[in-house]
Amino acid sequence: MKAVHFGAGNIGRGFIGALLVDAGYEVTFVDVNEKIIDALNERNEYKVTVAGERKETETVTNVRGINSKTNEKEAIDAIAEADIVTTAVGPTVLPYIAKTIAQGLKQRTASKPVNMIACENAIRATSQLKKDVLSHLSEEETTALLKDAGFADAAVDRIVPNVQSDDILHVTVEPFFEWVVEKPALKGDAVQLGKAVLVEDLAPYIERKLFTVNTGHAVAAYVGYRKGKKTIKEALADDYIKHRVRGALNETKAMLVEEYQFDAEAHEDYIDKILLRFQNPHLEDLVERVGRGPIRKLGPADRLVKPAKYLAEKGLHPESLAETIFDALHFYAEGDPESEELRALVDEKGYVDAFCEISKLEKDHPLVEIVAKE
Ligand SMILES: NC(=O)c1ccc[n+]([C@@H]2O[C@H](COP(=O)([O-])OP(=O)(O)OC[C@H]3O[C@@H](n4cnc5c(N)ncnc54)[C@H](O)[C@@H]3O)[C@@H](O)[C@H]2O)c1
Ligand SMILES: O=P(O)(O)OC[C@@H](O)[C@@H](O)[C@H](O)[C@H](O)CO
Repeated sequence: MKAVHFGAGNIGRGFIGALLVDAGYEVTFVDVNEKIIDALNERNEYKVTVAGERKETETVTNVRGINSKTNEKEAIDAIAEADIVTTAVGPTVLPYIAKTIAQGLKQRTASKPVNMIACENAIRATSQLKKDVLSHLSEEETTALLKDAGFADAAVDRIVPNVQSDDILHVTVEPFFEWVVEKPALKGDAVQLGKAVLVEDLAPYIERKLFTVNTGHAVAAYVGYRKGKKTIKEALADDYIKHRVRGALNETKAMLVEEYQFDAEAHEDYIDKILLRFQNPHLEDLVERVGRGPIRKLGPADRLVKPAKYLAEKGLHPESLAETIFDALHFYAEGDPESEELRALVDEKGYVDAFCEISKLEKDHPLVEIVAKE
């Protein structure tokens, strides 16, 4: 079986690529990072260290790479032969890889199923990718393709930090992992997804993950940044920041329990486990990594604004989320284009108008009023 995975970064190598190899695929990574692709092709394997009580290092074999910047044709050919195409490039990059995927799918000759799964931290990222891919195809091409091409939404959870290592391919991951894939959208009876969990409806899973793991992470990163913390672990060691994370997660819990009828006690356990994961003593996860992309993270459907907006529209006061939104408006990470953009926007318009522009909320929206008080 052949898999093509876009994005040979942290989660690509540390989770999805490794899981697909384990499930029996030959994995071709497509990336624009020349050094990573060259290293993959020199060695056809890489190491993943699982940072738990005991550090264990596994070797992932049966991998190769294609540089789509210099060799798009090879990427298109690989997609034409693939059984599965996955991505972990960041949600904002999906529109840029869609044309390559569309060309590869168009070039398919074998009548076997192919499935696309975007493994990004966003609500229904694969559906977004599907729209982007189909925008490059005619109506007839779309009809023909959708007969045996599935686009399944997914939620992906594993903390994979940036780790300094002499080996460019080596990744360090936390022991926990969860890949949840929406089954009805998959094409073919025997899609091999190894340790993935297949569900009928992804909505509760992706929202629970994004609005707990990623909301909690964002609070730790944005408050941590303002308090001069370097890592997430360091941020959580500060009682005030821990209290802020809990406060925000109590707010998102209110939304999740109401929307999806989650059992409140079970959700508390879920939160507790996540807080332990954030405090993993064996991981150095930088506040800069977790906070990067503040404009995406302040977007209308993302981890802070969506739950805060939901609660504010019900006449509630999501103070913890609103405080974090204000903290996020201060975030800056060297080399992160969205940090530069945010800084320029805040300088030009001030905090409130910058927030309205990013979150797409009107100035008289109740959430904007709560944030403005900050
Ligand atoms: N790291 C984590 O803990 C984690 C966990 C769950 C989900 N995610 C999600 O996975 C996605 C990737 O995150 P990451 O941490 O692996 O980031 P990363 O920066 O480590 O990796 C992204 C990779 O995508 C590549 N890329 C960028 N543009 C590309 C293009 N046009 N074509 C091909 N490749 C391109 C980059 O070169 C990089 O290697 C994000 O959506 C993130 O939210 C990350
Ligand atoms: O990947 P982002 O930028 O959307 O969010 C940063 C972190 O919260 C994220 O990467 C987590 O580590 C991950 O989602 C855990 O599953």
